[in-house]
Amino acid sequence: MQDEDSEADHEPIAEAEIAGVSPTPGLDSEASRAEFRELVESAGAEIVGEIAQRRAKADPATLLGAGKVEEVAAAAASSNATVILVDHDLTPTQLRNLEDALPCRVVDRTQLILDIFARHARTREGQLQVELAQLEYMLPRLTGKGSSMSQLGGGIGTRGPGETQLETDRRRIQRKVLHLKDELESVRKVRGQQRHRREAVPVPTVALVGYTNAGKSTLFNALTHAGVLESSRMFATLDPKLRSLVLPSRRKILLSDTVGFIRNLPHTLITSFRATLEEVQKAEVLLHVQDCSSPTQEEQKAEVEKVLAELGAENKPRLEVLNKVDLLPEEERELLGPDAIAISARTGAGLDLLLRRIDAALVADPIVRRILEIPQDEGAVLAALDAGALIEAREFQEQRVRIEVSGPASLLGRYRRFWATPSSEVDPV
Ligand SMILES: Nc1nc2c(ncn2[C@@H]2O[C@H](COP(=O)(O)OP(=O)(O)OP(=O)(O)O)[C@@H](O)[C@H]2O)c(=O)[nH]1
Ligand SMILES: [Mg+2]
Repeated sequence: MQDEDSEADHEPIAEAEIAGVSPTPGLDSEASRAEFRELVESAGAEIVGEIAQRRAKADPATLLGAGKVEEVAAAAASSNATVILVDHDLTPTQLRNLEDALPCRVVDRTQLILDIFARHARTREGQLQVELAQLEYMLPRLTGKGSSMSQLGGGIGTRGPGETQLETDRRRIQRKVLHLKDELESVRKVRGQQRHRREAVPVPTVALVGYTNAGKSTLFNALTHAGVLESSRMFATLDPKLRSLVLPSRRKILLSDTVGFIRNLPHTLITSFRATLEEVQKAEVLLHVQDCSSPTQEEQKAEVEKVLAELGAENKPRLEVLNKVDLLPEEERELLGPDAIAISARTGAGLDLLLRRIDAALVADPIVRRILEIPQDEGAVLAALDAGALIEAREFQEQRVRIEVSGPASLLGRYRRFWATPSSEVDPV
């Protein structure tokens, strides 16, 4: 476990109010509200009250019904709430109308998620992406009240600028958007070059995907000893992390830890998290990490599958990894069946099986062992083999290095010209 308070540099929001509306179909309202509470807490807010509404149809002007808006206004006033969080997306008009009718700032689901993302982005690219998504989200929603781009807690209750000021703001933001896009482009160019260098050495990548909080980072750390942030807060991970890892067959792979998914993930964010998506799209195998102790495991699974389909990654080889089995009672654990990859990233249970299953999922490129004789001046070849295979013995001769290597057939095949043994003697591992 990592330090959960490492975000302490951000001001917590003193008081907040939730107005929940009709639950997502397929998810019961209690589960849906529990998840929203987690999101709110992940944003650092304290909940002082909750109001739910079930309506056949959303009011186009205010989302909530008129009576409900009054009820929220009264509750917010009596509890001194500083912000009202709505578990739904609001159109620009709805946001404006609600802010007019309510005594404090109103924040919808997308904006809340954007705020959490803003707190957690660590790389330059991640920060630029979130800022861009925030500005683009905000632009059509600029109103007088507290619509600063600052954090959730900023500008609360402050009366905003007048119309002229708004126009100036709008233009300023548009310029900023262009500027951010430029900057992102150059950051991405650098990352593209890095990726290119990485791809010159064919090490297969395996990407962790899954719902937020499923335990991807905990598993990543357990497998690679990387020490990335694990946290009970949602969306603790935003920027993709890559680490190499050696499987039981001695094949080296790169494991990537990425952003978690959530139902109704704002679309602006799906497209803006390009670095993450690229990891998923380029991966050879996906590990779908699921929290099997969660009462909403099935819904979460369906949501992840939906996002994978949107990324065009639904047909990639995928291992279903059932995490947090330590939280399941024995009899439920048995129900998972003998073929399930049931693990606990926390206790380490099942990780050996998982590694073997990853190995087996990479059959397209089996591991073989060979002897190669490489001229000493072919440093690049030696480096490529060192990075992508295991050099088990190394013997320096006059002008050459004689090495015994076990590695993916594709990699060794590229250096056929240095093979010291005829191919019929290939010794599969
Ligand atoms: N009991 C138990 N808890 C776990 C296990 N794996 C992860 N957790 C806990 O679940 C919470 C979320 O873990 P993370 O690894 O940060 O989850 P994540 O999937 O990376 O989440 P995001 O980065 O937010 O998408 C943390 O509090 C972990 O300690 C497990 O096997 N058993
Ligand atoms: Mg994580």
